Formats: sequence, C-alpha cells, structure tokens
Amino acid sequence: MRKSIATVSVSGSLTEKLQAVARAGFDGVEIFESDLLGCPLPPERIRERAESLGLRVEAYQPFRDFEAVAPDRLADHLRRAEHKFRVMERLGTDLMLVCSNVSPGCADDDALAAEQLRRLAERAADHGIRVAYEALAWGRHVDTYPHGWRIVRMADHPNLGICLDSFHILSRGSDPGGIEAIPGDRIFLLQLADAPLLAMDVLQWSRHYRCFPGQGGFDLTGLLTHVLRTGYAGPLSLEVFNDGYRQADAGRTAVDAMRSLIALEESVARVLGTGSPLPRPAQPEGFAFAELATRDHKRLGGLLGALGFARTGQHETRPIELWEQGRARILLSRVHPESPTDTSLVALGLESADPALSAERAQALLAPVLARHRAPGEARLDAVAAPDGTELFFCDTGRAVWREPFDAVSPPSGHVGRIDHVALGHPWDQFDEAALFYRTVLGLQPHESVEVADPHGLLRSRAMSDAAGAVRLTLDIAPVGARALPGQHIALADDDIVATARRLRALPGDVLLPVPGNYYDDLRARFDLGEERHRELRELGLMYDRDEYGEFLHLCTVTVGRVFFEIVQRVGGYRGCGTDNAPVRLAAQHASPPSPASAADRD
Ligand SMILES: O=C(O)c1ccc(O)c(O)c1
Ligand SMILES: [Mg+2]
Repeated sequence: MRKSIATVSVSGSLTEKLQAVARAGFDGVEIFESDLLGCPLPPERIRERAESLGLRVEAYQPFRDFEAVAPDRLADHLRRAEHKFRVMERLGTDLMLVCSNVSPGCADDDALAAEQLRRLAERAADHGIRVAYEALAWGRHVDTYPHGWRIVRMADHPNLGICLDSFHILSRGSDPGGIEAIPGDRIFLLQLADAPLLAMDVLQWSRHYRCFPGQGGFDLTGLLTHVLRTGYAGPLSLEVFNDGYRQADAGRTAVDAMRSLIALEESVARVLGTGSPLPRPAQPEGFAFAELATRDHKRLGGLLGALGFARTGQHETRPIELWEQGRARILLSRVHPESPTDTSLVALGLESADPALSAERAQALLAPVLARHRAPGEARLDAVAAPDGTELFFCDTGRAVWREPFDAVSPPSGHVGRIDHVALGHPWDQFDEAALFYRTVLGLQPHESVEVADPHGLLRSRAMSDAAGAVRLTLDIAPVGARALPGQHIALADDDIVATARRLRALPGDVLLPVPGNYYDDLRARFDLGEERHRELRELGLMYDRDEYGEFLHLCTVTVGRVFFEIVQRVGGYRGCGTDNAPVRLAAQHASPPSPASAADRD
C-alpha cells in the first residue's frame, strides 16, 4: 500500500520535511496548510519539489468549520473553498480534508450539514477535486465516524467521502468494527496515529501526545484490518501531532515513522493471512556479550575482578579484552579519543538461532547495518545500530564465533552465571523510537512504562523482554543537565547473592553502593521478611523486591564513567527488574557520584 505522512508529523521547513520523508521511503504526503503558508515557494514549485523527490501530494488539509452553518454564511464558506481548490490545483492534489465543524455557532442539524457538504462536493467536482469529511473527536456536533458517515451518505455525492482517523475513532472508544459497513471506495483517506492511554481532554491528547503506530496503547492492527476488509485502496497516512517530534531531527523521525508502518503492515498481514515480506523475528536467546569502551581499563578490570570475572582473552588484532565468568561475558575496548565519557556501553551481542535472518529483518526495518567488524580470516558478524548508537551483534547461539579471535582460556565459574539484563539510557525524544525498535526488530515485548523519582528529576523507564526472559532490556530516559546520572548498567545473574555480597563487603575500598538505613526501616513495612532475613539484608546492603511470581535480591557497584554493575538474584519466576527500589538507588548514586579516573589508573 502507498505510505504517506502528514507534514505536521515532522519538524523543519516544508522543503526539509519533504526531503526527510522522501529519504525514509514514503510515497506521499498530506500537506498541512500552515506548512504551505509559511513556505517561500509558490505551490507549483512545491509540487515540483515533491515530484522530483518521488512524493505524491495525497491531500491538502485541514479545511475547517465549513458545514451546518446559517444559510447566509454558506456563500462566504464556498468562496473560501474555491480559493483552496485553486491552491490545490497548483499543488497537484485532488483531495481536500474537511474537519467537522467545532465552532459554537454551527447547527446540530445533519440534514443541513449534508446539504452544505453536497454543495461543497459539487463545486469541488468542477475542479476534479474530492472532499474527505473527518469527524474530529471534539467536533461540535459530529464527533464520531458513524455520525460523519451518516452525513456523507445523506449528502450522496460521488466527490464526497469520509476520512477515517484512528485517533478520533479509538480515543472516543468507538467500535472500529463498524468501519466494515462502509464501502472501501467511499473511504477517501485513512489517517493513522497511536497514542498512550491517558485520561485527559481529547483535544489536548490529540494535539500533543499522538505517536506512531505501535508506540502507544491503541489497537492499530485491529483498526487497519477492518479498513482493509472494506477494499480501501488509498494510502496509509500517518498524522501525528507530537510535541517531541515537532522539535526532533526530521530525518530520524521520518525513519521511525516508516518503521512503524512497515511493522503495522506486517502485523495486519499476519491477521489477514496474506504474506509479509519481512522475515519473522528470530527471538534473541540470550546475551552473548556486552562491550564497554573505557579509558580506565585498570579500574574497570579491577571491578570485574572483584566481581569474580577473569580476563580470559585478548583480541588477536584489536585492543579488546575479554572478561568472563560462567556465561557472562564482558568486552573491554578502548574509548574513542574524542568521547566525552570515560566508560560507556557500546555494543551488545545477542544470541540468535539465525543471525543472518535477524540482521535481514533489522535491515528491512531500517536499522542501519554496520560495516562488519572483520579482519582477514575473522568470522563474519552481523551487526546493526540501535537508536542510541549501541551496536547490536547477532551471534549464533552456542557457537560463539565472535569469541574465536580472542583465543581465550576457559572462563572461571563463580556465582555469576550470565547477564540478566542491560539498562540503556536514552534522550527523552528517542524513548518511543527505541521501544518500537526493540519490539519490531528483536520481537521483545514492552512492559508498562513507569516513572521513577530521582532527586533531580523524574526518570521514565520501560522494561522489554522476550517471553522466556532470556533477553531483558530496560530503556530509561534520565533527567538531563549537570546533575544527570549515568544511564547505563549491566545486571549480572548470581545464584547466591548473599555469599557474593558477603565477599564483596569484606573487600578493601569502595566496591558497592551504600544503601541508606531508612530503606531497611521501610522494608519492614513493605514485606514481612522475619527478623533474621531483614538483618541480613541490611548488613549486606542488599535490596529486595517481590512480585506475585517470586523474589528479587539485588545490589549495585560504584559507578565507573557512565556505567555500573548490578548483581541480581531471581528466586522463583520474578518478572521485574527491581524498579520499586530505583528511587533509593538513584538517591544513593547522587550521594556518591562516580570518582573521576585518576591519571595513574589509566592505561
Ligand atoms: O487537531 C486538529 O485540528 C486536526 C486537524 C486535522 C486533522 O486531520 C486532525 O485529525 C486533527
Ligand atoms: Mg486527522
């Protein structure tokens, strides 16, 4: 199907918007009136620009407050419309979107609305133009699509059809099943937007919080399935009013938008049983490794050593060390000389049953493919870049081809057995993009988005995992500014965290993050743990959580650069990542900020 986007959905000047959406692979655009009015180019030049970029101008919009007005106002409204028709001819589009009237002066009179829209359609027909009537969720009298469709039917003119907008339909709780009663050729335009499920005024919700399909809480797959069953053959057109996207990089937003449509088409194809061109997600089966780039090998190596890791190998051709314990593997590479951070997480190895297929799917979903890190004789590794720049390597489960150039000795076995989860920090305007990326590219399921109090801001966090819990990621948006905390950590699964904590507490120097005593006083109220268990947790500085499936014990190391390690033990089937304890952890981290690397410590 043709893929289109309303120019209001991305930032920049009209010509910048056109360029960005064309680059992302869209076939068309809806030109928003304010974008046209602010553009120095005359409509003919805009049309040429769009054509040269391979973009069709699918619609011009919005035309407002036209119908159900006092008869003596009609001539003036038709005069307004005539002017827009001429602009549309110059712009090279034949579809005008008319929003249902919101003005207090309009009449609650379907027959009058239909009669006047019919007059508009007759005038439009003289210009070869069609009119799509859209029921805004906050329309004065027409605010649902069944009502809009009744009026269109009543007007009964071939140049008048309906515009369906998923936001207006789903925000009002209308049953999208009724769409199937509309003949597909009377649906002149389908606009798609998702939104987080918020309890708020519908106009504010629409104007500020819309997002791309798959990023919010609406069932866009269900809605689109109903629309396609009508035989609708027009474009899938994204129309997303979003405060973040209005200021984000247009190219990036356009790619995010296109990814959402590719994924939506795939999920609809599954429901309809029609073929999808995308390879199915090969679920990641575990972390093969995590790579930290650091200026501070000694300090980080010292910390890993304290945690029971051993340096098992050195890359044959590159300055990369391999540190291992059980199946937990950390690579330490060198930081780029211009990097502002001493230590940060730069890559993740993800085990896949079919790495080439995983990479193919990622590429089809517009993930940038990375030049393969391959020296002569080195095995092929498939890698793509995640939205935050983290490199994702798809590694054959069990074969550890990536490990060959390290010529490593066997890893030591200790209490740490594997990587449990990895937390990735994101700027606020890349959070939804990242969640969509990991859901579509890796097939991870998003958990609820939660807010965590930080002494200097509010952190949003969302866990994503596969059904088996083999790969868990937490995506965080941290507060920004001078007091921002490092946003990344690697959590290591431990089979006896009490023993590990005891050993680590006995080590000289600061290895572990101290936990305030008030936390333990409150823990008594949260959980009935018994005196002895409670005393043990307090003495060892262990944090505790429980859900209906099991228990979770965890502790954190001090921070190096942007990164710290967490040691965790899951008891039973606990599903979370200890988020309820995150405010205390964040406060403790603010109280003991990372010490800068000393020159003597550096390699
Ligand atoms: O918010 C608005 O005014 C507005 C305008 C045009 C649309 O297509 C729409 O869905 C909303
Ligand atoms: Mg709309």
